[in-house]
Amino acid sequence: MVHQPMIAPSILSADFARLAEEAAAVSGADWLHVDVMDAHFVPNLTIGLPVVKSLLRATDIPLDCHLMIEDPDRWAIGYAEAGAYNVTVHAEAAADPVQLAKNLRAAGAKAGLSLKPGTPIEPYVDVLKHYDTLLVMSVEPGFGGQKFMADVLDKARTARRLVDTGHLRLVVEIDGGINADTIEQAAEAGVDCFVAGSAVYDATDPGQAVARLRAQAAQASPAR
Ligand SMILES: O=C(CO)[C@@H](O)[C@H](O)COP(=O)(O)O
Repeated sequence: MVHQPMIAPSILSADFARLAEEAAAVSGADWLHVDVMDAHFVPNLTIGLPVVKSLLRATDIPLDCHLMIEDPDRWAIGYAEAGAYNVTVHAEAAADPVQLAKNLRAAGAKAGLSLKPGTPIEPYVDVLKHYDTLLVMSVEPGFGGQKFMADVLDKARTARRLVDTGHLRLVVEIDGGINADTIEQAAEAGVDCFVAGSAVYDATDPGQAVARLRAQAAQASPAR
């Protein structure tokens, strides 16, 4: 079967003063990736729940909220209750990731767990049974426009194998440095969903960039 890859443009590279228009420019995207940063878990500060609530009114694209924050056990639930489609927390920050996933699902969201480049997947396999999405970071979280770290592809391959053998039921997502030069390697490793910030929003036509990235990933994805 031909695999249909998903593309999630990251609004971190969009014009924050025109977020509704920037969302409309990628209306063919599968998810809109929203990077919430608190200047503690990562050395950058972006947006929070009020902006997410406004975006939810401005677009029909499902919001994929990536919380790069401390104490997600306390704050993530608000994003789920507001109507975000997928709420991703960091394994390195969550105190009780299993309970957190249960709370997110109970509030109606998909639950996502993210791993920084240096965080292995193996200690989290049992935890991931409670999650819907695994976000493999292919840059150190905090900023857009960084260089893709190909080393993390082993983690994506491990996740793919665990899904294909029925041990996990997860969307395997990758984030950081995804562009026309890197998306094929990630697709070959078995990634389902590709976050792309600068490759989409620095393009003259962001909608076309989404379509091109999706076509490239589809070509490179193993049949499954
Ligand atoms: O979470 C992050 C960065 O921490 C990402 O979502 C970036 O926004 C991706 O940007 P590009 O690397 O695609 O430019």
